[in-house]
Amino acid sequence: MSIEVNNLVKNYGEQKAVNGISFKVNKGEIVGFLGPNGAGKSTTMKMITGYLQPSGGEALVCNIKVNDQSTETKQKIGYLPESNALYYDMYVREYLAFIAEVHQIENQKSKIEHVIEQVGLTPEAHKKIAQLSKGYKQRVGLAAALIHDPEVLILDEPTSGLDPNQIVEIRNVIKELGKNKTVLFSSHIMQEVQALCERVIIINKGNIVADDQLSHLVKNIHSGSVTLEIKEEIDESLFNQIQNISRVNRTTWNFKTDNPEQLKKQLLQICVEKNLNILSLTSDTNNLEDVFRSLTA
Ligand SMILES: Nc1ncnc2c1ncn2[C@@H]1O[C@H](COP(=O)(O)OP(=O)(O)OP(=O)(O)O)[C@@H](O)[C@H]1O
Repeated sequence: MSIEVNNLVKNYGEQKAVNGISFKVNKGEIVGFLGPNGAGKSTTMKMITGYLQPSGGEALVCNIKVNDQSTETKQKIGYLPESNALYYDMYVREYLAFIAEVHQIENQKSKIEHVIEQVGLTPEAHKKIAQLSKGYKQRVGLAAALIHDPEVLILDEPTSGLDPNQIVEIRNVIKELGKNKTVLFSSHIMQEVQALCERVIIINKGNIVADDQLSHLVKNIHSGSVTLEIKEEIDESLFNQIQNISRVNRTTWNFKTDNPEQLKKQLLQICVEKNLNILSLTSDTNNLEDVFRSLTA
């Protein structure tokens, strides 16, 4: 198991920022860690990377307990914190050499060139960090997280604050990295998770509210409801083949369904067969944001 979190708790004074959460990430998975602002994403990631001591529970990386043997787990983890703190006065290669030295890496020169290439930093690699755009600063952060060739990458909102082009490019870099590494990345954008991974863990107010394959959540996305308004007052038994019906008023009916379009056809057929006058027949389909909102409201 690449990442294992067991009943992890973090209290800041009276506030429970992380409320006893558990999840696992398998080797080679890219998993999105999703939640609204203040949900506890960064706090959880800091505990997994050993930068913050849990108030309870434990985190394991590559089957090693993080809080007991932080140095050992730090070799296994590449971490891009939310506030990607860089030394702005340093040149890109100078900074990466400094990070490589911290990790006591051998063959530093070739490793630095390799990560520069890996994150698409080559055209800007001759500059001082202060001169780089936000997207390229983020690439420096990614390169620094990668230089010791960790098995696990923990990326805290890696595309936050970037323009749409840079977002797509950084996502592509992450996708590429995910081919050889386990990646846990945080975001508060459902579409971001959809673009990058198959599995999503959603956290809200310190609790996990979903841990599922995206395809299962997407199934819910296509569900929704159909509303039928007819002139005549009829009995519910007319719809006896259909489930999840609620009567809105005397002549209006609402149906929850996995397939609104199919149900509309079925209702149309019933109404035609029974000579009923349809005043309106409308459907609402949930979208990704609805699913996220329903889980985190
Ligand atoms: N050092 C701290 N001291 C006190 N409270 C903190 C501290 N760090 C975080 N918190 C609180 O813990 C809760 C979780 O914060 P955290 O930063 O983990 O959320 P997040 O999901 O990463 O949010 P965002 O998407 O805004 O970055 C928040 O209510 C936050 O105010």
